[in-house]
Amino acid sequence: MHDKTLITDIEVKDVRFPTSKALDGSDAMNPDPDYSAAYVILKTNHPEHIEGHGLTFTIGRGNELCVAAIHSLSPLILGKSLESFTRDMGAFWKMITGDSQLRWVGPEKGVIHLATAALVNAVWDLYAKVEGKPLWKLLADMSPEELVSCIDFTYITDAITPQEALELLKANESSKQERIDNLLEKGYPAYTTSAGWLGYPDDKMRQLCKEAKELGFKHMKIKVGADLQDDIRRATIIREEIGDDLNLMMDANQKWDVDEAIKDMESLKQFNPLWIEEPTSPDDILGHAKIAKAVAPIKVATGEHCQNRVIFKQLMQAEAMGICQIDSCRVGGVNEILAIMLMAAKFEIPVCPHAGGVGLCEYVQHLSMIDYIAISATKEDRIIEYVDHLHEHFLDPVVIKNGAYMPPKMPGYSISMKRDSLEAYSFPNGEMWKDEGKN
Ligand SMILES: C[C@H](O)[C@@H](O)[C@@H](O)[C@H](O)C(=O)O
Ligand SMILES: [Mg+2]
Repeated sequence: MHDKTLITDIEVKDVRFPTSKALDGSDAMNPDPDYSAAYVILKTNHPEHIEGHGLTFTIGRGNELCVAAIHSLSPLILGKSLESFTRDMGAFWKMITGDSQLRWVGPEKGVIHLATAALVNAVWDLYAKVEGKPLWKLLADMSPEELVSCIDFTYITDAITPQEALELLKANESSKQERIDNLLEKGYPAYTTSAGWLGYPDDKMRQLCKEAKELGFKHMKIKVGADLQDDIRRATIIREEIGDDLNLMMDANQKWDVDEAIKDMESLKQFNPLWIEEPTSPDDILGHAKIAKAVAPIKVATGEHCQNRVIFKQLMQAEAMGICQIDSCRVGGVNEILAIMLMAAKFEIPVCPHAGGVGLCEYVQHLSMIDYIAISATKEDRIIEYVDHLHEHFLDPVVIKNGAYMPPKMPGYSISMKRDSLEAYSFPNGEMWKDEGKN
């Protein structure tokens, strides 16, 4: 038995995929994203050469800032043992977000928090691999007390106390196995964004809608917000393809001012969208509340750019968020996500993770699964985003069956990329970039 897994080295890579060439991932605010990852490998002295992998997602330029921030945080982890962290995961998270000098360039937001997520997620990946379990199972096997001890409740006790969190988890404890069995059999429902990227021509959109329907998806999301007449035209096409029975969601990617969002949604409500996502600035809590009131019963969805648990808390308290879109690496990794999902359960707000990026589908499936097993204990009105890009670069890519994510089986957080891909897409000197001159 190996009792001390020392983190002996930390490798950081700038990995970028040229998705902007085909306008994959394009939206009203981000017309030319190159899906990218600031990627971390924690090397260890484990006899089986187990490594912890983690990434944070960006859309190209600026990925180097996350890489630099990961280097700045690395001394907090290097040379320490995994067990010194897993003994008290809450204390570990407080330590990594609490370095006073680095905290100044946050706190708990922006580049430093994206970098925190990459490292924190890499530690969780390592933990799960050493335990020989997929992350969702590692979390599912924790007692309510152990799960609560992973969370830093600082700044959120006015919304949920550790005691309340414990009671909530305890209420679900005895029925956990039923939900695990249900997941193994049926998976967790997914929706697809892959047909609705803003830059796709109409015929491609129609074709992708047909394919998505055949694959069993019941929900599709389109991008809106650049031009109202164009939004109406594209929504008409999608409704022609998917009919009235399937669900449609809309994503404005922060394009509108508050009153503009309300006005444009007056015209778009004829398409019966389930939700409008990121209608305005992710920081505008009162603006979201005003929009939510005006567009009801259409829900307001947000979270992919929500910087930390404090903003999530306020969005929930202000009734500004109808759908909680956690992002696995925008906030500080698994620990903070657990805090947000517990608040969402208390406020009875469905968690529907954001996954439009590289690696995000691989990550968030674990989070929705633990939400279902231990936290909200329901799949009702909940659905995980799916985008059909870049899965071939992962060692344990997502498996979708009948429009549902099937639980990962391999140990870890499913985020390890293939070595060849890491090398080929390294920016700017990997094989796929070196001829481009620059991004
Ligand atoms: C630039 C990206 O593809 C975004 O458009 C994407 O993350 C999106 O907001 C989503 O909800 O998937
Ligand atoms: Mg979005």
